[in-house]
Amino acid sequence: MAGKQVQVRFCVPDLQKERANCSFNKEEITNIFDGGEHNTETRRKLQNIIFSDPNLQDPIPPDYMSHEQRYENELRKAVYVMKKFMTDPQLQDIGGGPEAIKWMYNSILRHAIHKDGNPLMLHFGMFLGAIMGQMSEEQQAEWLPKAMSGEIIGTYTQTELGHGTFLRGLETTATYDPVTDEFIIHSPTITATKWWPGGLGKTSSFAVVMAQLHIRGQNYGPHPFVVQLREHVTHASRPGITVGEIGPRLGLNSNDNGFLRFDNVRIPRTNMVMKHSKVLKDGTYVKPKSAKLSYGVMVLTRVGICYDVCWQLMRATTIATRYAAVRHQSELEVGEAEPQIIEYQTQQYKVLPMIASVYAIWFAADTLRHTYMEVQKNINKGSDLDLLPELHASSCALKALFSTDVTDGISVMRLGCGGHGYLASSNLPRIYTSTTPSQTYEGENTVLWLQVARFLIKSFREASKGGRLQPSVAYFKNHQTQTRRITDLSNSGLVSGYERSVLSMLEAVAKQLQQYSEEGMRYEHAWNACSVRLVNVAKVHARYIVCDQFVKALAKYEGSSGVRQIMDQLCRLYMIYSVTNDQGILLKSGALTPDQCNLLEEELGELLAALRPEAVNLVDAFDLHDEVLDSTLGAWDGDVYNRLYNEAMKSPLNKVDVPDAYYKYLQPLMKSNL
Ligand SMILES: CCCCCCCC/C=C\CCCCCCCCCCCCCC(=O)SCCNC(=O)CCNC(=O)[C@H](O)C(C)(C)COP(=O)(O)OP(=O)(O)OC[C@H]1O[C@@H](n2cnc3c(N)ncnc32)[C@H](O)[C@@H]1OP(=O)(O)O
Ligand SMILES: Cc1cc2nc3c(=O)[nH]c(=O)nc-3n(C[C@H](O)[C@H](O)[C@H](O)COP(=O)(O)OP(=O)(O)OC[C@H]3O[C@@H](n4cnc5c(N)ncnc54)[C@H](O)[C@@H]3O)c2cc1C
Repeated sequence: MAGKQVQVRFCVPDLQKERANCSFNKEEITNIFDGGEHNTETRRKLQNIIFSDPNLQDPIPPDYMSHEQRYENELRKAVYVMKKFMTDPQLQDIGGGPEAIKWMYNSILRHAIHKDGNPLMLHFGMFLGAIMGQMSEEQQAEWLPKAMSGEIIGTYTQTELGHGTFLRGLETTATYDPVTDEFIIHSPTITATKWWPGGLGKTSSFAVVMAQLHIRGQNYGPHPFVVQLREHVTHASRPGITVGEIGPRLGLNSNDNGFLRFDNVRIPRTNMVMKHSKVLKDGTYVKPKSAKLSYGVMVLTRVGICYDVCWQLMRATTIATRYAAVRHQSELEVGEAEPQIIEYQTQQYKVLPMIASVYAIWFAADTLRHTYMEVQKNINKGSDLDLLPELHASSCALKALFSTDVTDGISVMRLGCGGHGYLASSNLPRIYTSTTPSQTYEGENTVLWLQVARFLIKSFREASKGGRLQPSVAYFKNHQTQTRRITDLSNSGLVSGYERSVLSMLEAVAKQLQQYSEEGMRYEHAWNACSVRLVNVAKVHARYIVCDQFVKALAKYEGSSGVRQIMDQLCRLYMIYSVTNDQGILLKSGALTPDQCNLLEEELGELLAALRPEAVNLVDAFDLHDEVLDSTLGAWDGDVYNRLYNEAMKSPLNKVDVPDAYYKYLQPLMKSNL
């Protein structure tokens, strides 16, 4: 390789062996997840700059910091990165590239620098998202430069003590006063207290506040308003504002999630966020094209969460797979050397389907992102909003499916690392606690499934009338007259099996809804009485979308045959893993027979064996820097035992041989027993 320096990196012999024979071009896969070769190069340059900067190191492991120290340490790094990004010429040159770079940059910061939450996360995610997506052009001109420069820091405050899911039940009011041309923002009850928003407790000086819009005694429903919470320079909370932090959580404890109350706080009328709805000076309300457009920031964040959890799964699978290749335990044959635990089929069944899931999630998230962008383009052009229900249903479905799959997957990865997976230094506990809240925030998953079901039932009825169908349910048309049984077990056959099962489930639940209605039950109660079945069908439809898009993404893939082949195997594994997990459903709907299920289970075993030698190379291809993994078990070199030992040495309890607590408590007890 003339002119190119090949860097030789140390890794343990087990990993050397795994890496010696790779059947595909790893770099090509890395490029898929970065969105192209150029992006990979840029990400690596960014990583080199960020990870070699001493200002971004933690003075001690955050696990040994107090609550206040963690917050301060994270805020210090977040502000440093923000300034560095704006001023460092090196970063200016690299940054601002294609979208994918911003995504990767997000992931570097979110996963490597801000290990347990970032007080500026909501500023960059939802506050800026609200400015860019929900404000008129004049408003953007006023607010965007201030927010981008850090002159103001904001968050998104919607959830209240009393209501998170049911937005129409929010109690905070924004009452228009035409005399002063102002809104009065007020929390009338304790349950109206805003509760949860990230960065609200101590960091944000402004917030987008969702409040019920009242004009001349009429309630126009929840709308967003920008409210100043803290004074410039002193940062003291402003008159009429009570704000603070809500206390320790399961995870993400460096982010100051907060509470907020308003006592008749006046803001200018022009602080209403007015891209879609407006209030004129005389109090006239100008309706938006759709009342749901004010929920747009949530939709955007749901798309973001699909990618976010995918990165979390990449991290967890990398850690568990490398560990499975260096860990030796038990015997396959009596008296033989202990094998790598990845030789056990059950261990392969833990890691390989999760590696395949990373691809499945990525391709489906990408399609969702494109739908989002198309809808956004239409909104900006002022054209129709035909695709809005599709976007809402798909973003709810995929956010709910992926946040659940990934949370469960991370848990399996932790179990796959045995006891060491329970250690903080494996990083699996923190990856888990950073991921599991995604099942709750941005729409609690059960509630989102019910939104998907609502869309499915409507579409099912539309299909039976021969009406127009949105793209994700276009398949409803095909199956009105088809039998349920599939005859071929190819990928497209299995996708069709899912389609048929969804339709069979919908048919049954629609019948039950109808029957309850005929018996005199009100529709809402009939809906509630069928809601377990409704959630189930929504889940199967979501799985159908993901399988279908995995197959379609591969059909379009134009890379090398080696990568194509490995991705085909991963796609097949994902399909069979999904179908065998859902076999009760597919059998019940008549899409599959028991014999077909047996054939698929046999093929599953063969696929695990075929993919086993590629496992380490597959996770290497995610190209996650050791700083991003932050794990004793998952580092590139596989030097697990030295790393575990060295991390244990950092425990403050190990600073002295005998701790003070011994003299205070144990010694008196032990002496008295002498
Ligand atoms: C350019 C590239 C784009 C890429 C995108 C990337 C963006 C990156 C952005 C951010 C980066 C983030 C990176 C990820 C980081 C992850 C960390 C995140 C940090 C944590 C953030 C957490 C923040 C929060 O939690 S904020 C609070 C969120 N709260 C909720 O989600 C509340 C959930 N509740 C609801 O959504 C609703 O209340 C509801 C939908 C459950 C019910 O609403 P409703 O009562 O008003 O409605 P109905 O049930 O009566 O239905 C009426 C009708 O409306 C339709 N509908 C409802 N919602 C929508 C919608 N959003 N859009 C369109 N249509 C909607 C519904 O389907 C019904 O329709 P019908 O036709 O059937 O009548
Ligand atoms: C880490 C974290 C960060 C957050 N950040 C923010 C933020 O920045 N800004 C913000 O505004 N909010 C934020 N939230 C709040 C979050 O959006 C809400 O917690 C979430 O929307 C769920 O609402 P809830 O807590 O009221 O749950 P609830 O709605 O009370 O849910 C409780 C249970 O009731 C069930 N339930 C509720 N309604 C229905 C229904 N219609 N049908 C069937 N079952 C139902 C749910 O399924 C669930 O099992 C955050 C939350 C967390 C955990």
